[in-house]
Amino acid sequence: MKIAIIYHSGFGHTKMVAERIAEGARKVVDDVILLTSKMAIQHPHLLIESDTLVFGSPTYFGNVSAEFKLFMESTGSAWANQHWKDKLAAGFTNSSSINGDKLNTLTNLSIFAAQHGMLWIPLGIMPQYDSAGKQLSEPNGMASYLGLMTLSSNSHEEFYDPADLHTAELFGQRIATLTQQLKADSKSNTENFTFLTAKQ
Ligand SMILES: Cc1cc2nc3c(=O)[nH]c(=O)nc-3n(C[C@H](O)[C@H](O)[C@H](O)COP(=O)(O)O)c2cc1C
Repeated sequence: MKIAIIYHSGFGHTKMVAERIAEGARKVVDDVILLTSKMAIQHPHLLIESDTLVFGSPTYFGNVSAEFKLFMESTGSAWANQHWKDKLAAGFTNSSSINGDKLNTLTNLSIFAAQHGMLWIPLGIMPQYDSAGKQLSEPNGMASYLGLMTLSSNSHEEFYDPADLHTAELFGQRIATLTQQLKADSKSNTENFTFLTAKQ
């Protein structure tokens, strides 16, 4: 079972998020690899070998960064051959404005996964509220649903709310748990099919 996290990070923040997602995923699955988008272009077989691909880009001008887009557009052959079909996919983005049009980046990542025939894992972590109805900062303080959003400083290597990194870890754990479940289900489906065909 293998999970690949592919990211670009101009100033290091998205990389920190990628590392925390990996930390969470490794609680469930041993083989979790981190690849910059440049490395992913150079080693496409690592993506074909993986069961789950997690895509991460900073939000630059309301979209994925140019460097991440370069990776996306390098995957024409994987798309034409449907190499990633029915793999699991998930996405995350970091930026320095509370909103900053992060949703558009996640939307683009999910469309990218859909064009590859992949199955998209949404964040799946409910935002929490205190007894007065005020939203708490953890988990999912950004109240995102399609994927993980984090909020970092623009210039310093820090997050306005370090709890975002805990949410990243939870997301990694969820992605790995679902990867494990899907693999177990496909194994038992294959076994059932073999049993049925053997009986005929
Ligand atoms: C070219 C450029 C465009 C940016 N556009 C946005 C934006 O649309 N929304 C936003 O919230 N932040 C924007 N930012 C700020 C970045 O999201 C922020 O610097 C973030 O920390 C980048 O993550 P990274 O350290 O992984 O590169 C932009 C930064 C750059 C360099």
